[in-house]
Amino acid sequence: MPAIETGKLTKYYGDTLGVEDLSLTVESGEVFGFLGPNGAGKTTTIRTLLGLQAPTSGTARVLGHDVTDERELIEARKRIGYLPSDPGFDDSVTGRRLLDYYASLRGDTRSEELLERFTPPLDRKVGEYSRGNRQMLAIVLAFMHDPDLVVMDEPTSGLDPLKQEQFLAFLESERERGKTLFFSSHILGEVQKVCDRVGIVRDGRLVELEDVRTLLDRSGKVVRVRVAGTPTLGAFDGPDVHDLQVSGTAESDGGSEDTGDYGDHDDHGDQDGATDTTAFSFTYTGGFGPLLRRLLEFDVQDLTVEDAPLEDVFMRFYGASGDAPAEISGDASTTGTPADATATTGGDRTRGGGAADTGGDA
Ligand SMILES: Nc1ncnc2c1ncn2[C@@H]1O[C@H](COP(=O)(O)OP(=O)(O)OP(=O)(O)O)[C@@H](O)[C@H]1O
Repeated sequence: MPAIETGKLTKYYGDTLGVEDLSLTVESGEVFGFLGPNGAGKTTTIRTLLGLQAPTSGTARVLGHDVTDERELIEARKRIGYLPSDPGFDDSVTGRRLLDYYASLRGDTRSEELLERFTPPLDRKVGEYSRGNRQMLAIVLAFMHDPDLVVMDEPTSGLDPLKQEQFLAFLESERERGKTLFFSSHILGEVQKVCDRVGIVRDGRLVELEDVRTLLDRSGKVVRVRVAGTPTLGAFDGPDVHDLQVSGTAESDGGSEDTGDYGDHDDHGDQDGATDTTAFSFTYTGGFGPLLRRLLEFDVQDLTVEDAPLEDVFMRFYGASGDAPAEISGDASTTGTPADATATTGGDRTRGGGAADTGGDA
């Protein structure tokens, strides 16, 4: 039985679209990341899934229970934890009072252990809490009854980087315990780290549903290579090469001098033992064989090949340049390669600047 199953789930607030025709299944034991820009419909989906607001149309079942059926919902909630984006606590009571209250409602099998990891000042009034302490208290409250499914709305917001890391490590350990975790996020690094699959919403619609590994494969590899000599850009250009850039020339000692049959070559090696080298970077979306054959044509001094940042994929879905969702969807589902999508981004974004561009990496 899936942990979460929605069918054409739609929620309008009057005339305002919250989310429309959202159909997705999250399997039991899965860690699912739910991503999208501001106002995309993430909170709407989460609140509807938890029965906190009624859908306009469509269906939603959580742990097998229909969320529009009050009695079923009561059953489901015993096994669900919820971490809201902005926990609306009664500010006049202490953290400990809240803890006791939640324990009386749903039970408490592990708050002690959780409080060793997450350390809100329990004896102070919640109204005096910092944002991070509020979030830590909310984490403890969401997990203390050891639910099978935990739904979290931007759970790391407000946490400092160290606590974010601890929280992500905690999610990993929860996954190992077989829990199902569904969380919304803007932070691509954390999604890449802990999620099995991601759904991306935009303008109230699901525009992508994919496992993280496939997304990374589709986004290609970033190749950074330094070769002896000064070949031109054309030396690396090709249909599977995107965002090709010369990222610098330098002199190095004792490189091979025998590199002179390609590109513009300006070899000082014979005179002073140093050889000009040129560094190129590009995103590569073809097979490894052709790449290796191409590289063998050069005297390679240094080489790194790594996954392209997820940021690049997400920028396409987030549509910073106003791409139409349908077009994006078509790219993704019909070609299964990043080639055409990367081509649409052109060469105007510098590799390595992606994380800073999106503010995405924690
Ligand atoms: N209670 C509400 N009344 C009216 N419109 C709402 C309400 N809640 C959300 N919306 C609208 O629904 C759309 C989706 O909002 P939602 O809060 O679900 O987005 P989100 O993806 O969670 O955004 P963020 O990342 O900023 O939290 C937005 O246009 C928002 O203005």
